[in-house]
Amino acid sequence: MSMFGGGFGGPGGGPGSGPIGGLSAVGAGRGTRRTGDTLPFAGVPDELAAGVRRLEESEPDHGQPADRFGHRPPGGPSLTLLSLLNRRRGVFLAVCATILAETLLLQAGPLLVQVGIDHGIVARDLPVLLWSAGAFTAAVLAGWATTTARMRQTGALAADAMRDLRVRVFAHLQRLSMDYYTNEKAGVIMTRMSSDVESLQQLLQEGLAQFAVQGLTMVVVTAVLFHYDAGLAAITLLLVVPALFAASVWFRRASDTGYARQRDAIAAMFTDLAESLHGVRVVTAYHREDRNIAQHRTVVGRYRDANDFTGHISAIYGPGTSVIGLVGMALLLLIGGRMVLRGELSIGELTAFVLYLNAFFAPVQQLVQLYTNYQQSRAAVGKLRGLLGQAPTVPERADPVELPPVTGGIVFERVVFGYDPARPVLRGVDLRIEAGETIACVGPTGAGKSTLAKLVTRLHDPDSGRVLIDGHDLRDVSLVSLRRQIGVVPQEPFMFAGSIRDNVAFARPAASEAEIWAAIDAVGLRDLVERTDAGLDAPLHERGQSVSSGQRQLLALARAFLAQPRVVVLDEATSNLDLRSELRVEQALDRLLEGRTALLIAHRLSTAMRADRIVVLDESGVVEIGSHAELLAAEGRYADMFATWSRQH
Ligand SMILES: Nc1ncnc2c1ncn2[C@@H]1O[C@H](COP(=O)(O)OP(=O)(O)OP(=O)(O)O)[C@@H](O)[C@H]1O
Repeated sequence: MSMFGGGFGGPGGGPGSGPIGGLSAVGAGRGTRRTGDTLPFAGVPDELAAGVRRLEESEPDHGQPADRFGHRPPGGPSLTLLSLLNRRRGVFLAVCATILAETLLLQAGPLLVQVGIDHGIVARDLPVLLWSAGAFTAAVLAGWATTTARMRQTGALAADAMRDLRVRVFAHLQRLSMDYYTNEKAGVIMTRMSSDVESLQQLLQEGLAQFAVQGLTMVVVTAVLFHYDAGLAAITLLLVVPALFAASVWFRRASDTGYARQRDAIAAMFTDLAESLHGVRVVTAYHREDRNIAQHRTVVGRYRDANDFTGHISAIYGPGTSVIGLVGMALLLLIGGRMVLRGELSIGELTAFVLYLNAFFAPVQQLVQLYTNYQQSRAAVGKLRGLLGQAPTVPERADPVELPPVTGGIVFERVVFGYDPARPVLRGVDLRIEAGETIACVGPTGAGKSTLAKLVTRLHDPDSGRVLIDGHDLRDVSLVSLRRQIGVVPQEPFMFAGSIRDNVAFARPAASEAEIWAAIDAVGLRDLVERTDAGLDAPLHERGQSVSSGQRQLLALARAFLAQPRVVVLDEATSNLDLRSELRVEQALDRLLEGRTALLIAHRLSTAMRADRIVVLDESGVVEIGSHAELLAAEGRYADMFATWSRQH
């Protein structure tokens, strides 16, 4: 329970900025810029301690993060409904006991009515009547108290289980490799985390407990009916149970179909929504609004049809079972009434029979509805289990080598790779990048340049051949020790909703104020940061939309600069920058690459020219390699590209 630890994206201090960092960041937000020379934290003064304690106590308890994130999926039982409950066995057993008490208390009513009528009213015994009325009231109140206690227990149980499940799924999503995200739609993943998890939450919170209460009620009611009069009980059950059973079987089948349709429709709706949100700029630019709305109307229409269908079958089933129950009650009145007239049954017992019959029906209706929830949850658990069971395609070895600080020599050894192994993009690439060397990779679009960069950070593994860093096969080293030493500037830099500080210090949250400013200065963005009152705490909106694409590139460079990596992999943006920004990026690059090994995927030959060596890649692999001067002298592919480029500039 930490009250100050401002997480990423928060309005105040950066991640890990600690107590005072968080507090002074709030101050900075009001205009008092931080200097980096803050006083050492001397603890909370005594006179403020009580207030701090009170504040901390009022913080919601979200549990401690279980353990550190690991790239290897943790072992343990696979996800089942039972495994979700089993982790809190104590609470689970307490809930079971409460459910038993709740059911007995709820079903005490008709029994007490019978006692009141037969032994109080008919026998004209006022104390018994008062006693049974009092006991009825006490049973109702006690029933209310146990139901409240049980609901609180199951609520907390479900909330805890769902929090753990959500975190577990989220951690696994972070563990999965890039191909998962290429193949799976974001909308479908959202559905897993929203409606699938919610149906489970519903089941754990109320569903299972209701299932138990209703099931138990049916058992108790049947036992009491047989206790009163076995013959009448048998007739009553024979009259209503077969009809009820047939109706329930029909409803179950129909609702299985209905809810499967509903689930698919929800996933389709999320997928369409996510795509439209991500592509909102393109949609607006190409006037696709009308067609998009039409498409969304179709998708939402399917969801509506599915809802309509489930509503329709519920409308038949719900009132239908009530009719069966009420007809059963009328028959019971007739048969039981005749028994009363013949003196075989007391009037109180007949009343209890009628009341219990009612109590028998409500559970059946509930159980069928709950069965639907149970089916949904089982499907959700199956899907979530499938997701959690997906192994990363770029796995970490069981005993990975901790990569020591590298000098940065990178070797591609007969590397073959294709996103679809049947259609290789890289067909036997051999390349040696010396430590401290800057290599630029140029070639036609789609040749596999970015793919080469992705292999260095081990976003994918080669289908055959090896990628080595300082002689270590990337497959042997721990992913953390590898990625910590590689700075990546992707083609389309991603900024998170949060402050400039958070975004620049992304790879090194503990970086000091002075270090962040040094990185900002290295890319020449001081004027951008100083333009706002909030300084480093100025917000960048989602995906960095509030800054220009050139500024995003510079911020991404600052982020890499601050990470102080040994190796830099830079996938140059294809978008054209204005001359001033281009110059800034080039100057920033010079500083970033100083003394580091670098692989530049160059889209501008002006960038390529600055490299120590240039690699020309095409569909057949590496076709030329050498310095700018050497390749010009060779008069090959690079010389042709350069001649074309020079004519345009
Ligand atoms: N995630 C992916 N799944 C499937 N195929 C992909 C994926 N990413 C890239 N490709 C394909 O692999 C090939 C190489 O892509 P890559 O991005 O490496 O090209 P590039 O040389 O960097 O191109 P550009 O200069 O346009 O950036 C292309 O044909 C592309 O269609």
